[in-house]
Amino acid sequence: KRCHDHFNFEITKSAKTVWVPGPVIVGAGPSGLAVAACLKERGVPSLILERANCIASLWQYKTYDRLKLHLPKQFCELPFMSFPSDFPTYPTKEQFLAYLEEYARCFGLKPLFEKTVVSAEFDDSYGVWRVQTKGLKMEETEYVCQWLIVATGENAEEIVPKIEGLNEFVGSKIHTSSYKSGESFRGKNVLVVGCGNSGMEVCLDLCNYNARPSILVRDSVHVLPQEMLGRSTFGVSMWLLKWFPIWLVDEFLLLMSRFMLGDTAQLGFHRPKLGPLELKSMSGKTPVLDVGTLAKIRTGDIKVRQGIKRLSHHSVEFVDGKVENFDAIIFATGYKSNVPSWLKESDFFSEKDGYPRKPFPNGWKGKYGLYAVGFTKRGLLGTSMDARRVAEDIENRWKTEAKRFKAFTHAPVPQS
Ligand SMILES: Cc1cc2nc3c(=O)[nH]c(=O)nc-3n(C[C@H](O)[C@H](O)[C@H](O)COP(=O)(O)OP(=O)(O)OC[C@H]3O[C@@H](n4cnc5c(N)ncnc54)[C@H](O)[C@@H]3O)c2cc1C
Ligand SMILES: NC(=O)C1=CN([C@@H]2O[C@H](COP(=O)(O)OP(=O)(O)OC[C@H]3O[C@@H](n4cnc5c(N)ncnc54)[C@H](OP(=O)(O)O)[C@@H]3O)[C@@H](O)[C@H]2O)C=CC1
Ligand SMILES: O=C(O)C(=O)Cc1c[nH]c2ccccc12
Repeated sequence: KRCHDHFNFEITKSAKTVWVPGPVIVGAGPSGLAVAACLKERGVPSLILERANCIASLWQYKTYDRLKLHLPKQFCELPFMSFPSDFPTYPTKEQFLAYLEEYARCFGLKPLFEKTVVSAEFDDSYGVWRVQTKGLKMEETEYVCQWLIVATGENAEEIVPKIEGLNEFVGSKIHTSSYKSGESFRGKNVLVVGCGNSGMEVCLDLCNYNARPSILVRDSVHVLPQEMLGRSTFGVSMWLLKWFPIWLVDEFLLLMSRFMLGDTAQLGFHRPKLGPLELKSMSGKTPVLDVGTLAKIRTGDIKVRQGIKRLSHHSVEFVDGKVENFDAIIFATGYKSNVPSWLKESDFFSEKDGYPRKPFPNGWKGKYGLYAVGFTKRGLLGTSMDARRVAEDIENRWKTEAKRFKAFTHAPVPQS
């Protein structure tokens, strides 16, 4: 019960160094919370370090108002706690946050907030990880531990592409992580760059506030209906995968999508050669689950554009030579991991993209007590799988260590 009582951690505390008996977890998003809860269930105390001032900062601060889970709630729950039965199939962002708050409360998880991990390195000579943090007033602390769990997520930093003339464009430029609603875009011409789930949904939201959005599609993309046959497309896919090979399930999804959405290529969304599930599994590229955007494209409320050549003062020149005026550009160009910026290790984590090098389902365990949770490109379902595996693995080592410690402390003191 007192696993998260901070006094317990500070066994030896010099001015700036804190010895942590259990694992240190970096990040208090769903992944950090899930692994801390799994560890706690196994009697292993842990310490969560979080750069923001709250849990699940991605969901609290970097998501738009109308956001709901895209997958049904049973595919998004964390270990040991279901969503309340009175929550809808697709909980709202507020409901998801309430669930996470309750999760943290129930397992007594008390992360240390406003602690940005700026460096973590394995110290060979002592066999420990040295984790350096900076606080709000740049105060530095070093946490020393045997196990380091990286849970900083796939969405740690925004990606904004370098486009010729970007600095010349005088209209507002934001990333979807700062977009809340279409309220401030009423009556404006807005270019949304990127057609993942964020870009597609932001366009729909802009329409609902009487803005005039155009969406930029630079490549191929799979758009699927959110539901088919009265069930979620994701649920149907998971069920079919129990019996059929992935290519056959993909064929079924494409057939159903064609029937329900028509030929998306005619609207400007050409489909990739690989099927939606095979592509997701091989590259991590998530299919767009349509929540009404295609209908607005069909009516002409949302325009589709193909590639930007350059930006200037008020306008955008597209690759086909056309020039249009825009009041604002919203970058729906996704996110990246920030692990290479602070973790001094490149065996397990790739320096190139900040993901574990080993593909799913083996990317959760590195060497010397290093672990990863939430880098599976499989959303919250992947998070839960990682969290359970990591906790099981650490419990075994924790018990062995505890026995050694007990034997050591109970050994008779040699008499001289
Ligand atoms: C708009 C949006 C909607 C989504 N919807 C779904 C969905 O419906 N279903 C689904 O399964 N997935 C969804 N996802 C995927 C998303 O990745 C997961 O929902 C979930 O947030 C992942 O949790 P996480 O803890 O791994 O990462 P995050 O939620 O990003 O949490 C990581 C935490 O680490 C902290 N952190 C980062 N760097 C440091 C550092 N150096 N030091 C200290 N702390 C640090 C961050 O502040 C953050 O709080 C969505 C993603 C987005 C962007
Ligand atoms: N309700 C929900 O559940 C929601 C879930 N999400 C999830 O959040 C995560 C992040 O989604 P999202 O923010 O959409 O990011 P994504 O990474 O999924 O999509 C980014 C998009 O931007 C495009 N892009 C990137 N760079 C450029 C460029 N220079 N020019 C033009 N286009 C570019 C990409 O195209 P390309 O493919 O060619 O690289 C892609 O279409 C995903 O996992 C998504 O599923 C997001 C919103 C809602
Ligand atoms: O939102 C994400 O990125 C996810 O990984 C969850 C998800 C949304 N749609 C999907 C389709 C196939 C596999 C996972 C997802």
